[in-house]
Amino acid sequence: MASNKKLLVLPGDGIGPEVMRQVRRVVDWMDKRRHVSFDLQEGLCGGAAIDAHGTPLTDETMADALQVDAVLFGSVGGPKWDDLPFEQKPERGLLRLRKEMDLFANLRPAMVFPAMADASSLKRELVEGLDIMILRELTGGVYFGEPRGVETLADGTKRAVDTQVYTTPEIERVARVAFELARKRGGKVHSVEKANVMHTGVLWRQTVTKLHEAEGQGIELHHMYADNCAMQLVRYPKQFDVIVTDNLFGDMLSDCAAMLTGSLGMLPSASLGAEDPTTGRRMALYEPVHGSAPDIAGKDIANPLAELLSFAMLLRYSFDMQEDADMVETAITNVLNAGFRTADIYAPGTAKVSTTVMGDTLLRELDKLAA
Ligand SMILES: NC(=O)C1=CN([C@@H]2O[C@H](COP(=O)(O)OP(=O)(O)OC[C@H]3O[C@@H](n4cnc5c(N)ncnc54)[C@H](O)[C@@H]3O)[C@@H](O)[C@H]2O)C=CC1
Ligand SMILES: CC(C)CC(=O)C(=O)O
Ligand SMILES: [Mg+2]
Repeated sequence: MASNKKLLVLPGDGIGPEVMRQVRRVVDWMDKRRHVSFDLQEGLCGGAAIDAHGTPLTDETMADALQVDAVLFGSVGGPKWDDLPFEQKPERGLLRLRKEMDLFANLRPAMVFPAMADASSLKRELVEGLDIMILRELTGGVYFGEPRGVETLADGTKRAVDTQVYTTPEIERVARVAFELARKRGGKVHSVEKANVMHTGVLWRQTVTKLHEAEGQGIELHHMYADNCAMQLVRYPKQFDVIVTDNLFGDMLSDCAAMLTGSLGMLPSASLGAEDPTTGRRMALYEPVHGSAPDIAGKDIANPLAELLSFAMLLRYSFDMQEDADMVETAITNVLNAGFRTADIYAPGTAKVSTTVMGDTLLRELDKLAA
Protein backbone atom coordinates (compact mmCIF):
# COMPACT_ATOMS: atom_id res chain seq x y z
CA MET A 1 0.00 0.00 0.00
CA ALA A 2 1.33 3.46 -0.88
CA SER A 3 2.42 5.46 2.16
CA ASN A 4 0.79 8.80 2.90
CA LYS A 5 3.95 9.96 4.70
CA LYS A 6 5.88 11.91 2.10
CA LEU A 7 9.47 12.50 3.09
CA LEU A 8 12.27 14.21 1.16
CA VAL A 9 15.79 13.35 2.32
CA LEU A 10 18.62 15.74 1.43
CA PRO A 11 21.91 14.39 2.86
CA GLY A 12 24.08 17.20 1.46
CA ASP A 13 27.86 17.28 1.85
CA GLY A 14 30.70 16.22 4.13
CA ILE A 15 29.42 14.22 7.10
CA GLY A 16 25.81 14.83 5.98
CA PRO A 17 25.56 11.60 3.93
CA GLU A 18 27.45 9.66 6.63
CA VAL A 19 25.06 10.55 9.44
CA MET A 20 22.03 10.30 7.15
CA ARG A 21 22.99 6.70 6.33
CA GLN A 22 22.30 5.79 9.96
CA VAL A 23 18.83 7.38 9.75
CA ARG A 24 18.11 5.43 6.57
CA ARG A 25 18.92 2.23 8.49
CA VAL A 26 16.37 3.23 11.15
CA VAL A 27 13.81 3.99 8.43
CA ASP A 28 14.38 0.47 7.01
CA TRP A 29 14.12 -0.98 10.50
CA MET A 30 10.78 0.81 11.06
CA ASP A 31 9.48 -0.60 7.81
CA LYS A 32 10.45 -4.18 8.77
CA ARG A 33 9.74 -4.17 12.48
CA ARG A 34 7.00 -1.55 12.93
CA HIS A 35 5.38 -1.82 9.49
CA VAL A 36 5.69 1.93 9.09
CA SER A 37 6.69 3.00 5.63
CA PHE A 38 7.45 6.38 4.17
CA ASP A 39 7.03 7.61 0.63
CA LEU A 40 10.69 8.58 0.67
CA GLN A 41 12.64 10.32 -2.04
CA GLU A 42 16.26 11.42 -1.84
CA GLY A 43 17.65 14.54 -3.52
CA LEU A 44 20.71 16.72 -3.78
CA CYS A 45 21.44 20.00 -2.05
CA GLY A 46 24.58 22.07 -1.51
CA GLY A 47 27.92 21.12 -3.03
CA ALA A 48 26.53 17.77 -4.20
CA ALA A 49 23.90 19.61 -6.27
CA ILE A 50 26.48 22.09 -7.57
CA ASP A 51 28.65 19.21 -8.79
CA ALA A 52 25.70 17.44 -10.45
CA HIS A 53 23.61 20.37 -11.70
CA GLY A 54 25.66 23.57 -11.32
CA THR A 55 23.34 25.01 -8.68
CA PRO A 56 23.04 24.40 -4.90
CA LEU A 57 19.33 23.61 -5.23
CA THR A 58 17.44 22.87 -8.44
CA ASP A 59 13.93 24.21 -8.98
CA GLU A 60 12.73 20.58 -9.13
CA THR A 61 14.13 19.79 -5.67
CA MET A 62 12.67 23.04 -4.33
CA ALA A 63 9.26 22.03 -5.74
CA ASP A 64 9.59 18.57 -4.15
CA ALA A 65 10.36 20.17 -0.78
CA LEU A 66 7.20 22.25 -1.02
CA GLN A 67 4.93 19.28 -1.67
CA VAL A 68 6.21 16.66 0.82
CA ASP A 69 5.10 16.43 4.45
CA ALA A 70 8.63 16.85 5.79
CA VAL A 71 12.22 17.33 4.68
CA LEU A 72 15.09 15.65 6.50
CA PHE A 73 18.31 17.54 5.88
CA GLY A 74 21.97 16.65 6.49
CA SER A 75 24.45 19.48 6.12
CA VAL A 76 26.00 21.46 3.29
CA GLY A 77 29.24 23.21 2.44
CA GLY A 78 32.95 22.53 2.36
CA PRO A 79 36.28 23.90 1.18
CA LYS A 80 35.75 22.60 -2.36
CA TRP A 81 33.05 25.23 -2.93
CA ASP A 82 34.29 28.04 -0.64
CA ASP A 83 35.58 30.23 -3.47
CA LEU A 84 32.36 30.22 -5.49
CA PRO A 85 30.48 33.51 -5.84
CA PHE A 86 28.25 34.09 -2.85
CA GLU A 87 24.90 33.30 -4.49
CA GLN A 88 26.23 29.98 -5.83
CA LYS A 89 27.66 28.61 -2.57
CA PRO A 90 26.25 25.35 -1.11
CA GLU A 91 24.79 27.20 1.90
CA ARG A 92 22.50 29.19 -0.43
CA GLY A 93 20.62 25.95 -1.16
CA LEU A 94 19.66 25.61 2.49
CA LEU A 95 18.82 29.30 2.83
CA ARG A 96 16.53 29.04 -0.21
CA LEU A 97 14.72 26.06 1.31
CA ARG A 98 14.21 27.93 4.57
CA LYS A 99 12.97 31.08 2.81
CA GLU A 100 10.67 29.52 0.22
CA MET A 101 9.18 27.06 2.71
CA ASP A 102 8.77 30.04 5.08
CA LEU A 103 10.31 28.10 7.97
CA PHE A 104 10.39 31.00 10.39
CA ALA A 105 10.53 29.00 13.65
CA ASN A 106 13.68 26.99 14.24
CA LEU A 107 13.44 24.90 17.42
CA ARG A 108 16.85 23.92 18.75
CA PRO A 109 16.46 21.90 21.95
CA ALA A 110 19.59 21.50 24.07
CA MET A 111 19.07 18.56 26.41
CA VAL A 112 21.67 16.78 28.48
CA PHE A 113 21.23 13.01 28.42
CA PRO A 114 21.79 11.52 31.91
CA ALA A 115 24.87 9.59 30.77
CA MET A 116 26.38 12.70 29.20
CA ALA A 117 26.57 15.08 32.16
CA ASP A 118 30.34 14.57 32.38
CA ALA A 119 30.85 15.06 28.63
CA SER A 120 30.00 18.74 28.79
CA SER A 121 32.79 21.28 28.97
CA LEU A 122 30.98 22.63 32.05
CA LYS A 123 30.88 21.00 35.46
CA ARG A 124 28.34 18.19 35.96
CA GLU A 125 26.24 20.15 38.49
CA LEU A 126 25.77 23.01 36.02
CA VAL A 127 24.37 20.84 33.22
CA GLU A 128 22.86 17.73 34.83
CA GLY A 129 19.16 17.58 33.86
CA LEU A 130 19.47 20.61 31.57
CA ASP A 131 16.62 21.05 29.09
CA ILE A 132 16.45 24.35 27.23
CA MET A 133 14.80 25.32 23.97
CA ILE A 134 16.45 27.88 21.73
CA LEU A 135 13.91 29.27 19.31
CA ARG A 136 15.73 30.94 16.43
CA GLU A 137 13.94 33.19 13.94
CA LEU A 138 15.01 31.64 10.64
CA THR A 139 13.76 33.56 7.62
CA GLY A 140 14.61 37.18 8.46
CA GLY A 141 17.46 39.21 9.84
CA VAL A 142 20.92 39.69 8.49
CA TYR A 143 21.08 36.41 6.51
CA PHE A 144 18.35 37.75 4.21
CA GLY A 145 18.49 41.57 4.54
CA GLU A 146 18.88 43.94 1.57
CA PRO A 147 21.03 45.66 0.49
CA ARG A 148 23.92 43.24 0.61
CA GLY A 149 27.09 42.78 -1.38
CA VAL A 150 30.65 43.96 -1.85
CA GLU A 151 31.66 47.01 -3.89
CA THR A 152 35.07 48.33 -4.86
CA LEU A 153 35.49 51.97 -3.91
CA ALA A 154 37.25 54.66 -5.97
CA ASP A 155 40.47 54.24 -3.99
CA GLY A 156 40.52 50.49 -4.72
CA THR A 157 39.48 49.41 -1.23
CA LYS A 158 36.33 47.37 -0.79
CA ARG A 159 33.12 47.91 1.12
CA ALA A 160 30.94 44.98 2.22
CA VAL A 161 27.34 45.41 3.32
CA ASP A 162 24.90 43.10 5.11
CA THR A 163 21.64 44.46 6.41
CA GLN A 164 19.63 43.41 9.45
CA VAL A 165 15.90 43.86 8.86
CA TYR A 166 12.94 42.78 11.01
CA THR A 167 9.27 43.71 10.75
CA THR A 168 6.67 43.60 13.51
CA PRO A 169 4.80 40.57 12.04
CA GLU A 170 8.08 38.63 11.71
CA ILE A 171 8.88 39.20 15.38
CA GLU A 172 5.32 38.62 16.54
CA ARG A 173 4.94 35.22 14.90
CA VAL A 174 8.13 33.80 16.37
CA ALA A 175 7.41 35.32 19.80
CA ARG A 176 3.97 33.68 19.71
CA VAL A 177 5.64 30.30 19.14
CA ALA A 178 7.96 31.03 22.08
CA PHE A 179 5.00 31.63 24.40
CA GLU A 180 3.25 28.48 23.11
CA LEU A 181 6.38 26.42 23.72
CA ALA A 182 6.91 27.90 27.19
CA ARG A 183 3.32 27.14 28.12
CA LYS A 184 3.99 23.42 27.49
CA ARG A 185 7.38 23.58 29.26
CA GLY A 186 8.66 25.63 32.20
CA GLY A 187 6.59 28.79 31.58
CA LYS A 188 9.58 31.10 31.09
CA VAL A 189 10.84 32.99 28.03
CA HIS A 190 14.06 34.94 27.62
CA SER A 191 13.84 37.27 24.62
CA VAL A 192 17.36 37.99 23.41
CA GLU A 193 18.55 40.89 21.22
CA LYS A 194 20.79 43.94 21.39
CA ALA A 195 18.28 46.72 21.95
CA ASN A 196 21.09 48.83 23.40
CA VAL A 197 22.80 49.23 20.00
CA MET A 198 20.47 47.97 17.23
CA HIS A 199 17.18 49.37 15.91
CA THR A 200 16.02 45.84 15.15
CA GLY A 201 16.74 45.03 18.79
CA VAL A 202 14.53 47.90 19.98
CA LEU A 203 11.67 46.80 17.72
CA TRP A 204 12.18 43.18 18.82
CA ARG A 205 11.91 44.12 22.51
CA GLN A 206 8.87 46.40 22.03
CA THR A 207 7.05 43.80 19.93
CA VAL A 208 7.72 40.90 22.28
CA THR A 209 6.65 43.02 25.28
CA LYS A 210 3.40 44.03 23.57
CA LEU A 211 2.58 40.47 22.51
CA HIS A 212 3.34 39.26 26.01
CA GLU A 213 0.82 41.75 27.43
CA ALA A 214 -1.81 40.54 24.95
CA GLU A 215 -1.14 36.80 24.77
CA GLY A 216 1.48 35.86 27.34
CA GLN A 217 -0.69 35.39 30.45
CA GLY A 218 1.11 33.19 32.94
CA ILE A 219 4.42 33.32 31.07
CA GLU A 220 7.42 34.85 32.83
CA LEU A 221 9.19 37.10 30.30
CA HIS A 222 12.76 38.35 30.61
CA HIS A 223 14.70 40.51 28.17
CA MET A 224 18.42 39.94 27.82
CA TYR A 225 21.17 41.32 25.59
CA ALA A 226 22.72 38.69 23.33
CA ASP A 227 26.28 39.12 24.61
CA ASN A 228 25.10 38.67 28.19
CA CYS A 229 23.05 35.63 27.10
CA ALA A 230 26.18 33.98 25.67
CA MET A 231 27.90 34.50 29.00
CA GLN A 232 24.86 33.36 31.05
CA LEU A 233 24.63 30.16 28.97
CA VAL A 234 28.02 29.04 30.22
CA ARG A 235 27.67 30.58 33.71
CA TYR A 236 24.32 29.14 34.79
CA PRO A 237 22.42 27.55 31.88
CA LYS A 238 19.63 26.14 34.07
CA GLN A 239 18.17 29.66 34.46
CA PHE A 240 16.77 29.27 30.90
CA ASP A 241 13.65 27.53 29.65
CA VAL A 242 12.86 29.03 26.22
CA ILE A 243 15.20 31.52 24.55
CA VAL A 244 13.71 33.36 21.57
CA THR A 245 16.09 35.30 19.40
CA ASP A 246 16.92 36.43 15.88
CA ASN A 247 18.53 34.48 13.06
CA LEU A 248 22.17 35.42 13.68
CA PHE A 249 22.14 35.36 17.49
CA GLY A 250 20.20 32.08 17.42
CA ASP A 251 22.78 30.53 15.13
CA MET A 252 25.60 31.44 17.49
CA LEU A 253 23.87 30.79 20.81
CA SER A 254 22.75 27.31 19.73
CA ASP A 255 26.29 26.27 18.77
CA CYS A 256 27.34 27.53 22.19
CA ALA A 257 24.52 25.58 23.88
CA ALA A 258 25.64 22.45 22.03
CA MET A 259 28.71 22.22 24.24
CA LEU A 260 26.50 22.13 27.31
CA THR A 261 25.18 18.81 25.99
CA GLY A 262 28.64 17.44 25.22
CA SER A 263 29.02 18.06 21.48
CA LEU A 264 27.66 19.85 18.46
CA GLY A 265 27.03 16.32 17.21
CA MET A 266 24.21 15.96 19.79
CA LEU A 267 21.95 18.89 18.81
CA PRO A 268 18.91 18.37 16.55
CA SER A 269 16.55 20.99 15.18
CA ALA A 270 13.12 21.43 13.65
CA SER A 271 12.34 24.33 11.32
CA LEU A 272 8.61 24.92 11.12
CA GLY A 273 6.32 27.16 9.10
CA ALA A 274 2.90 28.46 10.04
CA GLU A 275 0.03 26.01 10.38
CA ASP A 276 -2.39 26.14 7.46
CA PRO A 277 -5.74 26.85 9.19
CA THR A 278 -7.74 24.76 6.71
CA THR A 279 -5.49 21.71 6.23
CA GLY A 280 -3.60 21.87 9.54
CA ARG A 281 -0.50 21.24 7.42
CA ARG A 282 2.78 22.86 8.34
CA MET A 283 5.93 23.07 6.23
CA ALA A 284 8.79 21.43 8.09
CA LEU A 285 12.47 20.70 7.68
CA TYR A 286 14.56 18.84 10.24
CA GLU A 287 18.32 19.11 10.45
CA PRO A 288 21.15 18.79 12.94
CA VAL A 289 22.56 22.07 14.23
CA HIS A 290 26.04 21.13 13.03
CA GLY A 291 27.52 21.69 9.58
CA SER A 292 29.33 19.40 7.15
CA ALA A 293 32.44 19.09 9.40
CA PRO A 294 35.02 18.82 6.57
CA ASP A 295 37.75 18.17 9.17
CA ILE A 296 36.27 14.74 9.99
CA ALA A 297 34.31 13.92 6.81
CA GLY A 298 34.94 10.57 5.09
CA LYS A 299 36.41 8.94 8.21
CA ASP A 300 33.28 7.27 9.64
CA ILE A 301 33.81 9.03 12.97
CA ALA A 302 31.05 11.68 12.96
CA ASN A 303 28.40 11.55 15.66
CA PRO A 304 25.10 10.57 14.00
CA LEU A 305 22.94 11.30 17.07
CA ALA A 306 22.01 14.90 16.12
CA GLU A 307 20.67 13.64 12.78
CA LEU A 308 18.88 10.73 14.46
CA LEU A 309 17.37 13.05 17.08
CA SER A 310 16.26 15.36 14.23
CA PHE A 311 14.51 12.35 12.70
CA ALA A 312 12.80 11.71 16.07
CA MET A 313 11.60 15.33 16.05
CA LEU A 314 10.27 14.75 12.52
CA LEU A 315 8.30 11.70 13.67
CA ARG A 316 6.90 13.71 16.58
CA TYR A 317 6.04 17.03 14.92
CA SER A 318 5.23 16.14 11.30
CA PHE A 319 3.75 12.66 11.60
CA ASP A 320 2.41 12.65 15.16
CA MET A 321 4.22 9.32 15.70
CA GLN A 322 4.87 9.85 19.40
CA GLU A 323 5.51 6.18 20.20
CA ASP A 324 8.07 5.78 17.42
CA ALA A 325 9.77 9.06 18.35
CA ASP A 326 9.94 7.92 21.98
CA MET A 327 11.42 4.63 20.83
CA VAL A 328 14.23 6.29 18.86
CA GLU A 329 15.01 8.66 21.74
CA THR A 330 14.92 5.85 24.31
CA ALA A 331 17.22 3.74 22.13
CA ILE A 332 19.67 6.68 22.00
CA THR A 333 19.47 7.09 25.79
CA ASN A 334 20.16 3.37 26.24
CA VAL A 335 23.11 3.37 23.83
CA LEU A 336 24.65 6.27 25.76
CA ASN A 337 23.88 4.60 29.10
CA ALA A 338 25.65 1.48 27.83
CA GLY A 339 28.77 3.60 27.31
CA PHE A 340 29.00 3.80 23.51
CA ARG A 341 30.55 7.08 22.31
CA THR A 342 31.71 8.51 19.01
CA ALA A 343 35.06 10.32 19.17
CA ASP A 344 33.56 13.77 19.87
CA ILE A 345 31.93 12.56 23.11
CA TYR A 346 34.48 9.92 24.08
CA ALA A 347 35.74 9.84 27.68
CA PRO A 348 37.99 7.31 29.41
CA GLY A 349 35.94 4.35 30.61
CA THR A 350 33.55 4.48 27.64
CA ALA A 351 33.74 2.58 24.35
CA LYS A 352 34.84 4.63 21.35
CA VAL A 353 32.86 3.60 18.26
CA SER A 354 32.58 4.68 14.64
CA THR A 355 29.52 6.31 13.06
CA THR A 356 28.50 2.92 11.61
CA VAL A 357 28.96 1.03 14.88
CA MET A 358 26.92 3.68 16.68
CA GLY A 359 24.19 2.90 14.12
CA ASP A 360 24.62 -0.86 14.75
CA THR A 361 24.21 -0.47 18.51
CA LEU A 362 21.19 1.76 18.05
CA LEU A 363 19.49 -0.85 15.86
CA ARG A 364 20.21 -3.51 18.50
CA GLU A 365 18.58 -1.27 21.15
CA LEU A 366 15.58 -0.71 18.88
CA ASP A 367 15.28 -4.49 18.44
CA LYS A 368 15.24 -4.92 22.22
CA LEU A 369 12.61 -2.20 22.66
CA ALA A 370 10.41 -3.71 19.95
CA ALA A 371 10.71 -7.26 21.32
N1 LIG B 1 23.17 23.50 8.34
C1 LIG B 1 24.26 23.39 7.62
O1 LIG B 1 24.29 22.73 6.60
C2 LIG B 1 25.49 24.07 8.10
C3 LIG B 1 26.56 24.11 7.27
N2 LIG B 1 27.74 24.65 7.71
C4 LIG B 1 28.86 24.57 6.78
O2 LIG B 1 29.68 23.47 7.18
C5 LIG B 1 31.04 23.74 6.84
C6 LIG B 1 31.93 23.58 8.05
O3 LIG B 1 31.61 24.58 9.00
P1 LIG B 1 32.17 24.61 10.49
O4 LIG B 1 32.21 26.01 10.91
O5 LIG B 1 33.42 23.79 10.57
O6 LIG B 1 31.03 23.95 11.38
P2 LIG B 1 30.68 22.42 11.65
O7 LIG B 1 29.44 22.42 12.46
O8 LIG B 1 30.65 21.66 10.38
O9 LIG B 1 31.90 21.87 12.53
C7 LIG B 1 32.37 22.53 13.70
C8 LIG B 1 33.21 21.55 14.54
O10 LIG B 1 32.31 20.59 15.14
C9 LIG B 1 32.65 19.28 14.75
N3 LIG B 1 31.41 18.55 14.47
C10 LIG B 1 30.33 19.01 13.84
N4 LIG B 1 29.40 18.07 13.72
C11 LIG B 1 29.90 16.97 14.28
C12 LIG B 1 29.41 15.63 14.46
N5 LIG B 1 28.19 15.26 14.04
N6 LIG B 1 30.20 14.74 15.06
C13 LIG B 1 31.41 15.09 15.52
N7 LIG B 1 31.94 16.33 15.38
C14 LIG B 1 31.19 17.25 14.77
C15 LIG B 1 33.49 19.42 13.48
O11 LIG B 1 34.34 18.33 13.28
C16 LIG B 1 34.20 20.75 13.70
O12 LIG B 1 35.38 20.55 14.43
C17 LIG B 1 31.05 25.16 6.26
O13 LIG B 1 31.02 25.06 4.87
C18 LIG B 1 29.77 25.76 6.79
O14 LIG B 1 29.26 26.80 5.99
C19 LIG B 1 27.88 25.13 8.99
C20 LIG B 1 26.82 25.10 9.84
C21 LIG B 1 25.53 24.63 9.45
C1 LIG C 1 23.09 28.45 6.37
C2 LIG C 1 23.85 27.79 7.46
C3 LIG C 1 25.19 27.35 6.95
C4 LIG C 1 24.02 28.71 8.65
C5 LIG C 1 24.20 27.99 9.95
O1 LIG C 1 25.26 27.87 10.50
C6 LIG C 1 23.04 27.40 10.58
O2 LIG C 1 21.92 27.59 10.10
O3 LIG C 1 23.20 26.77 11.63
MG1 LIG D 1 25.05 27.32 12.60
